[in-house]
Amino acid sequence: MLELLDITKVYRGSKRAVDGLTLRLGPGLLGLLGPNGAGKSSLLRIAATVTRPTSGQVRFEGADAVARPGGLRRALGYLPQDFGIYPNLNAREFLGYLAAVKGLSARSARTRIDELLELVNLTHAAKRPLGGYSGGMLRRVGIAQTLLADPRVVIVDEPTAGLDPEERVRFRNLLSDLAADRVVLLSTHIVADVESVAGRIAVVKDGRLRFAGTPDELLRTVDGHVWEAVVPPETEVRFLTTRRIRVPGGIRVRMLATAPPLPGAVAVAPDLEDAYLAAVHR
Ligand SMILES: Nc1ncnc2c1ncn2[C@@H]1O[C@H](COP(=O)(O)OP(=O)(O)OP(=O)(O)O)[C@@H](O)[C@H]1O
Repeated sequence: MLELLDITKVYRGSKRAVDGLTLRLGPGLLGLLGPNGAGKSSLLRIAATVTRPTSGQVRFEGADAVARPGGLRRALGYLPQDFGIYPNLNAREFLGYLAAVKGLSARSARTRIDELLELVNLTHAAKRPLGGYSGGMLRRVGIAQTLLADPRVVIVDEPTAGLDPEERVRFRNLLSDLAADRVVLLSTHIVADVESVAGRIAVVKDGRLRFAGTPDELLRTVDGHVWEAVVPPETEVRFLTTRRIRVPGGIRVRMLATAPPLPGAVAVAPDLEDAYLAAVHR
């Protein structure tokens, strides 16, 4: 439905932010995971038709969305990382303004805005100016605006930044519901954000795709390669360490290695964090 084909983005005077990346998205949630600077935001801006790729194609329902972005834009709800607001407007006014820009009639906008404020748990604060909102509340306004026109494609860039743990869970559930019959593309550097909700995961680093597949397939890439051992605190571990926990008698380190990395190391079941770190550092 939405295809990103061999996308490259080179900013003026800089390296390749995105380097020959291909992703095909159908209904469901694709979690785009990568460290800071991996090129996630650049790719999402291209998918949202805000930036043109240096080369490569964006196709939506078979049509060229770089040359003719209208079809994709009408179907799209996009939450950029640097989502801006008008501090003097309250949530209802702000969403009303955006709904008018999107061409919604005043009456359907009113109903939709009520539903969305409820959905993102802001009904109680709807009449307060946005300038007085917390970061998490603003994020929720951002999420509400992506859903104004009932989009078929939802693209959200690090949407859980600034949300507290309860809001994160709520938001994960919301996206998971939306993904039942929509294309949802979510970028994050937090594995837990996509762990239970993504049908597919793509890992990017230095603008390149390191992995694409289901969470189970990602897990299987490190099957039998995760080890734990308790070592004295000053021990230098030369293997990729995915966790260090202080325990009585030293530090329990969790390591990635194809064979037992230290005497006494025991093989443990991998989790998605191990598999993600392996994909990034491979
Ligand atoms: N407008 C721009 N002009 C020049 N370089 C840019 C621009 N936007 C991004 N970059 C560079 O491109 C690379 C990828 O950045 P991008 O923001 O796409 O990564 P990211 O994975 O979203 O990282 P983060 O999570 O930190 O936002 C970085 O080296 C960044 O400095």
